[in-house]
Amino acid sequence: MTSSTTAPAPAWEAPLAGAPLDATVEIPGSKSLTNRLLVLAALADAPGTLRGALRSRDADLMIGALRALGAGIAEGDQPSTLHVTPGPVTGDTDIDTGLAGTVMRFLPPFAALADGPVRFDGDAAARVRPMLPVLAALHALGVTVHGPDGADEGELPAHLPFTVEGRGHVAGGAVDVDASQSSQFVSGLLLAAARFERGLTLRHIGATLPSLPHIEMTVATLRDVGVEVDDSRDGMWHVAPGPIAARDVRVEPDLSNAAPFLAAALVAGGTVRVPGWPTITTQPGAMVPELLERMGGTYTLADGVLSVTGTGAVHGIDVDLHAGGELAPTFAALAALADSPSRLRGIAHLRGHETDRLAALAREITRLGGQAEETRDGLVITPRPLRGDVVRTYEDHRMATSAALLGLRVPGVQVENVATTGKTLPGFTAMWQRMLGSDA
Ligand SMILES: O=C(O)C1=C[C@@H](OP(=O)(O)O)[C@@H](O)[C@H](O)C1
Ligand SMILES: C=C(OP(=O)(O)O)C(=O)O
Repeated sequence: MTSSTTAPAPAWEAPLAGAPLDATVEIPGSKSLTNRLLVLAALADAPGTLRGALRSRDADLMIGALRALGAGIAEGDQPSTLHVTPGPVTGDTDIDTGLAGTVMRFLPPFAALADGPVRFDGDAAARVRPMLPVLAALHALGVTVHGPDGADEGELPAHLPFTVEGRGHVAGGAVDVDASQSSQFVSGLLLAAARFERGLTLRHIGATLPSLPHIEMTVATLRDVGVEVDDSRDGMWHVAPGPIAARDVRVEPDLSNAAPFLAAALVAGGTVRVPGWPTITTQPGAMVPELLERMGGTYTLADGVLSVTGTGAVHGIDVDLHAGGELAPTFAALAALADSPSRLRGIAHLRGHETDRLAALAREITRLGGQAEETRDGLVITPRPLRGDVVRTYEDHRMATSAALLGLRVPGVQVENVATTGKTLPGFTAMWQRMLGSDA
């Protein structure tokens, strides 16, 4: 830990939209795909390459962690090209997870394959994110996991920091996991499971399961590298043991990061285009065009370019976002600018995201004069005239991008710590200004 007397950077003044938009926005690679493909490349049986990979805090934390665990990762002719050389999984190392759910949840099962202890820690805000289900699953599979002192035998850590005692091999077998707080518990276990001696049969035992597309993404990326996965029964997955093939693969753009830009077309009017939009994808951002259409926009997909057009009119929506909870901050901002009330449902698990997003969204929309109330599993947002103020972002990249969306229409919105967008989208403010036709 370092102490610093540096003054915080001044809040970023979110630009107002002066005119209808006419912009094409190139969106960098998907965080979720980049970090899965890096993990699988590091476990593969030969060197492989990612092209169009995301370079952001979360991706770079994954790169650093995989290097610490023995993989060679080198940049190619550009930073988004990454050559990955797998190696024996090495322990006696420290992993900085930052605030990245994909790092803190995907790597403990990987670390169980290491030849020594792997110590995990992250940001202060990461130390409250739920971890127990994935650690309990490892424990049930015979892996030793303990808190930082190693003292509390018998009591598994529920949060960072913790240590996974790698023994070089994991027997595997069957395990029950309550993934109602995060799909990442399932994905992390499945990603490493082909390297377990008996593979893995994982059964979800919770009442709800968020982010199913992200689990389907895990299954699809595993099958793409030759791993046999049976997902024919709801809430159950079987990964057969076997080799992981090396690939040369292009990463799709991050459709969830495209969401605030596309939503801007509804708020400001005009058209925003995103090239490289996949026709088939497991990314939950695939639902963005239809949701924007329900809120008053129109869209077309031609030659891989998604175009969203709006008039400035935004209608309220009643939507269950459990499959794509990471989209909620964008839709909450749209809802606050709409001409009728909205209800966002199915997203109780957002309380364990970068921050308690339900509380944060309700608080910040209210700060601007809006009306937003938390429900058991979401938000009810009733549009009111908004006024400018400093919007707090709570280390949450998507709080920052949703505040930018509000600022397109509300004069005087200032975004505290906008640099937090670097978690998945460094350069966000410049991209946003360019979308508005200004380089400032
Ligand atoms: O596996 C992934 O890449 C992700 C899964 C989701 O997590 P939760 O299931 O915890 O919402 C999503 O919100 C997160 O941004 C990325
Ligand atoms: C929930 C998110 O991130 P993480 O991968 O850290 O869980 C997100 O990006 O919206």
